[in-house]
Amino acid sequence: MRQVITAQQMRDAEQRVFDAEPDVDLMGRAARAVAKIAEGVAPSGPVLVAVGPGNNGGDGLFAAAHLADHRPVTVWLAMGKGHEAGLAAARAAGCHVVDAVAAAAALGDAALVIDAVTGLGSRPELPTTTATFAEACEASAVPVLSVDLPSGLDADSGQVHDSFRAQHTVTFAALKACHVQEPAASRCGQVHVVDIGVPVPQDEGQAVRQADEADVARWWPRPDATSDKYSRGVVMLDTGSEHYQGAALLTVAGALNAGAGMVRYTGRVHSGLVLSRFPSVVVGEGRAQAMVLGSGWGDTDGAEGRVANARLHGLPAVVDANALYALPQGRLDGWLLTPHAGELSRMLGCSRSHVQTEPVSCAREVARTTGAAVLLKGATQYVAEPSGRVTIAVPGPNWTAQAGSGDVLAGICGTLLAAGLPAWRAGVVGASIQAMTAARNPGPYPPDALAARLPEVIGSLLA
Ligand SMILES: NC(=O)C1=CN([C@@H]2O[C@H](COP(=O)(O)OP(=O)(O)OC[C@H]3O[C@@H](n4cnc5c(N)ncnc54)[C@H](OP(=O)(O)O)[C@@H]3O)[C@@H](O)[C@H]2O)[C@@H](O)CC1
Ligand SMILES: Nc1ncnc2c1ncn2[C@@H]1O[C@H](COP(=O)(O)OP(=O)(O)O)[C@@H](O)[C@H]1O
Ligand SMILES: [K+]
Repeated sequence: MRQVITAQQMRDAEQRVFDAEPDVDLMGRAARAVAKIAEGVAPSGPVLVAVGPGNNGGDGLFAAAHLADHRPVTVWLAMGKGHEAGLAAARAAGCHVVDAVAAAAALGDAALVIDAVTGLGSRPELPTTTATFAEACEASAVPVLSVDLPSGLDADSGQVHDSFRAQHTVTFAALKACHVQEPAASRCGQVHVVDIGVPVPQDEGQAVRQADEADVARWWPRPDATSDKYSRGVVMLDTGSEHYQGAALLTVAGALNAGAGMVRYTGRVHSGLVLSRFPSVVVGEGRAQAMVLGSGWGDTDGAEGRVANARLHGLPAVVDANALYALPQGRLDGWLLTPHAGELSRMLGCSRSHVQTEPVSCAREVARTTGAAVLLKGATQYVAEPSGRVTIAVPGPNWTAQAGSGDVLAGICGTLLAAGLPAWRAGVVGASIQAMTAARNPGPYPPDALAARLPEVIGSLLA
């Protein structure tokens, strides 16, 4: 699990270090890390460093000084000025300081661009010369290494503005939102988090973290010698409708391929259809540990009653699609809601674009008011708990953006709930395993084909 902190948390943490040790050279440590990673990305050839007026530029200038020790380094002061001591060090080391026209020309020969224009202090709308240079870098084949974040992005947001597109980003102490939240995350390339001796703040209640594959392996429920089909977890699916029969099959595919002890089907799709594809399914209600509701219901009647029925069973439920609009009164402790941005915006009565701009606070709001965990689906998948803690799932390729992926995911999460995982963890692990399966099977696999690949991915993960 990796912590995601805000620019303000980083500045506060840095201040605490300075308070305790006024002479500490954090910029020196940051610059050495940048230079080291630059050597790894492009071991030889000229380096072009675009430098801004603040401390991000300072990191870039001291890194330039290190690199100029043994290779040609050109420095462009993108906003006409740069960190004083850093600029002196760069000049003393032999860096060639140039204007915008010469910088654009130097791009043609560069083995690497270091983007040190803006970092934590970055605000949207780069000056035109810098935006034009960033575009030229993107159009060229020259790799870009961004210091802290691709200049032009906002550290605390996943939104994209005019900015550099990096192949590598070096950041300090901990990840920031722009490194993990799409669409900004895609502009960061590979993110290297470097320890520069600034302890990361631990803010458990309101923390944002990102899960990794090791977390998924640790949390995945494994059967043992004492297991039977009931103890592994029975999941009851009320999914699909006459209009959306496939949703029944897709939720069953997700649940079975994630390793349910038993899948019961209680939805309105003809049982013969389900059994012809999945003969191990048991039709009708019975003993179960979790339910899945809503996938493929469409706007069929009786949604409130069907969700209330789950409440009567006293079972935790995965609530998807139209069932999200039929939630019963009262706290839904132990339940997992799985909206995409459009569904979450309808639940909140706000616009979809608001959810896309503020995904973390929107997911938190619904978790707080319902008592359920909320898995907000999309290119980045957020799981918010009623406490305010948010965990981002392991990311995957965008091929899973297709009809039916959400149905498979609801089934996977149902199996995990039935196996006894707390709702938030079922959401994180379910979303992560689907992304990991897509990553290990690149290409446009339809959701049922990807669901069929879950067992081999789970098997290799736990081997
Ligand atoms: N804090 C730490 O722990 C550590 C921090 N370190 C480093 O310091 C960096 C933060 O430095 P920072 O605070 O000086 O801000 P920085 O990102 O250089 O930008 C500020 C300048 O850019 C300007 N500017 C911004 N956007 C603009 C735009 N769109 N268009 C035009 N101008 C724009 C802005 O102008 P203003 O908004 O004031 O008008 C201001 O002049 C951090 O990312 C890391 O690299 C490490 O050395 C060690 C540990
Ligand atoms: N840009 C994206 N990249 C990767 N996966 C995505 C992206 N957008 C959506 N998804 C995935 O697609 C699914 C969307 O769910 P949903 O819209 O409910 O689908 P459906 O209802 O058709 O099954 C989720 O599983 C989510 O993980
Ligand atoms: K930068």
